[in-house]
Amino acid sequence: MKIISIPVRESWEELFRRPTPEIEEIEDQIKPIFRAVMSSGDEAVQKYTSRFDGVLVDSLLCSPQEFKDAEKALDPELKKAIQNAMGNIKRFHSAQKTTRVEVETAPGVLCWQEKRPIEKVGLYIPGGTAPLFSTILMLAVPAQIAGCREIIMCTPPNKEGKVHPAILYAASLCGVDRIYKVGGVQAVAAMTFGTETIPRVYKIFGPGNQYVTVAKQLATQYGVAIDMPAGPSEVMVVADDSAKPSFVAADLLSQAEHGADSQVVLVTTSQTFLESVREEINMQLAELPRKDLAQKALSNSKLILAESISDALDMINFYGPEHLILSCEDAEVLSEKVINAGSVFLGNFTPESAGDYASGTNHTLPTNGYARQYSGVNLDSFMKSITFQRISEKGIQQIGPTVAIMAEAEGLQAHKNAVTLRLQALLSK
Ligand SMILES: NC(=O)c1ccc[n+]([C@@H]2O[C@H](COP(=O)([O-])OP(=O)(O)OC[C@H]3O[C@@H](n4cnc5c(N)ncnc54)[C@H](O)[C@@H]3O)[C@@H](O)[C@H]2O)c1
Ligand SMILES: N[C@H](CO)Cc1c[nH]c[nH+]1
Ligand SMILES: [Zn+2]
Repeated sequence: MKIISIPVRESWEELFRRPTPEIEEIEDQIKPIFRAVMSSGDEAVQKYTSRFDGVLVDSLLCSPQEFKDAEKALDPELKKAIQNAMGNIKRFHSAQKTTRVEVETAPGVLCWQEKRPIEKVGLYIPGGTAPLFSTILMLAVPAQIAGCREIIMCTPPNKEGKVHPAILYAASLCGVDRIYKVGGVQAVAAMTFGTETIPRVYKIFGPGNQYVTVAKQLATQYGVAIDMPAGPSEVMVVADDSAKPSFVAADLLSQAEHGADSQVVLVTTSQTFLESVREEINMQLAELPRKDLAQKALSNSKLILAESISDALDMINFYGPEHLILSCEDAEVLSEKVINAGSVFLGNFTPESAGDYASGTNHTLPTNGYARQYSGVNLDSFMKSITFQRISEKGIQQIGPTVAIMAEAEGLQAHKNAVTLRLQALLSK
């Protein structure tokens, strides 16, 4: 991990560059997959599954028997943990329901807004390097609360052409029974165009590696909406001497172990603390089963000594981390000034892992600086707002002249007529 001491602002652009390749580079690799799935459907899906996942599956759709087997195979303790996590996620996302907004903007002019679920949604569950069954809870729970009518799921098959039992169990717990054994770009393309087996959806959700993330962005060119670019995981920790080096090192490693293209950053105002975290990282890293992946991620990562906490805050808002941990005095005060971050964790006993699994917040979050303009997944991600209005006779007399004058000024006579004809009708009553 590189140590950077008091970096000057002119160097921040370079300092906080993510390790992801240029989007055009990946697009060139994935466009042929999109074209093939668009024209050859399931056949292309199978071909790319064989190429990238090294397996041919008998049936793309998981069978009821596979769900039953998973239910039997899964450790009861894990089942209980999944249920507990689901309860908290349900509680937090149910509380996000908003009531209808209704305003009489002028006498007789009533406007209101109501939400409706997106009817068909596709959930992507990553499975390349680990079967992320926790992501099912993060996506299927709010989709169910929102009332989405058709919820399908895609996830890469393992080397035996199977889906991990915890994925099947979590899905059935959330009421999702259509899981397709397909991952990566081919899964995103299949949900974009539809194939003989996999239905086309209106919006695709879920995190994934850089191929999945760019594929989702490409899907938007074909009329499909996406939640946001949720690519390789990141965490920024801002800590002072009140933090515990071993906790901070574990938090940094927790996101580094996701994959070689993850990025983790520590910003601290204390040189001694920085050194202690570095030592802890080396100690804890040696014990990790995924140390190779974590080590690669650490080579993209930084330990930064900041001149002041105010500089650290500027770094947060410049970088826009997916996850931000504030392990410092006055974390609450600092958090109020955070503008760009996906999800914020305050205090020494709030590990980011808690949000990944079970505290209740959503772990599907914007990466690569997209926290500047996107929110993480929440209940609203599965809904659309529709506005309504009813204008009374009194109301049209109130706003009619305003509309007529503006329409005339835009040179749109028919717009003006739609109002003036009604005003005349009222006058001749
Ligand atoms: N931002 C978030 O909210 C969030 C949440 C969870 C996980 N993540 C991230 O999700 C990612 C999961 O990645 P993963 O790889 O384990 O699983 P994945 O399911 O995203 O990707 C695996 C698929 O990638 C495809 N693939 C592999 N090499 C390819 C190539 N050269 N060309 C085209 N396609 C290729 C394969 O089809 C494979 O099925 C990690 O980077 C993790 O950090 C992000
Ligand atoms: N940290 C990931 C989001 O970037 C989510 C996750 C799933 N499992 C463990 N972690
Ligand atoms: Zn994680």
